[in-house]
Amino acid sequence: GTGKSCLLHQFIEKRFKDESNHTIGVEFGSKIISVVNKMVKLQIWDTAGQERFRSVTRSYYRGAAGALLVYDITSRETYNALTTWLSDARMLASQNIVIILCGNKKDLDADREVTFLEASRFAQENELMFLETSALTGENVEEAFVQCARKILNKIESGELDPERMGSGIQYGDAALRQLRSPRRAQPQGTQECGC
Ligand SMILES: Nc1nc2c(ncn2[C@@H]2O[C@H](COP(=O)(O)OP(=O)(O)OP(=O)(O)O)[C@@H](O)[C@H]2O)c(=O)[nH]1
Repeated sequence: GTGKSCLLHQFIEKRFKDESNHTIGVEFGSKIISVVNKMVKLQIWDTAGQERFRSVTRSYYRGAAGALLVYDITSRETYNALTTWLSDARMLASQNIVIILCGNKKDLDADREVTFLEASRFAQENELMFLETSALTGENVEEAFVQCARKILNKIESGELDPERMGSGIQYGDAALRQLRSPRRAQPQGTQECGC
């Protein structure tokens, strides 16, 4: 109930999902965005947060290049559970997985149970990027997904992440993009590479 489905819906549809029920197993969404002059297609798995789906959702970590780890700023319980979710992600996904910590329901500041500072420290200690988001107002929602994609691209460019490795979670839309890792060449203005 931290708002994962609503975040995905806000990112893709640009509006709040009014009636959101608990996710059964896993749902899927995708969107093409432009990141540092490249068109990138994000394929996003929205996993159920309920314990009873744990065994199903755990199988989706493998092969993920990035993840949004979402807690609810009005629920300390969801914040306390982050350690477990994080260790699952680190254990089951690729070592290089990019994780963005999202403190969702930022619009409910009056009911806040977790301070920004506290969560920032947690993020720093665990080498996560951190944002507070609101799937209701849309604040920082696009930023969370774009930051994740940008960090993945950076890792490819620096050689830290090899897209050709099995299970990297990345696929080139165009074979020419295999040169992504070589030093950047000047691009003619107005051209865009496709990373779908
Ligand atoms: N005020 C507020 N409510 C939100 C926000 N995001 C989600 N909600 C509400 O929180 C509840 C749970 O949202 P979901 O998106 O279904 O949560 P989830 O994390 O996908 O839940 P599971 O699938 O069970 O893991 C719903 O009643 C939403 O309307 C937000 O940013 N602000």
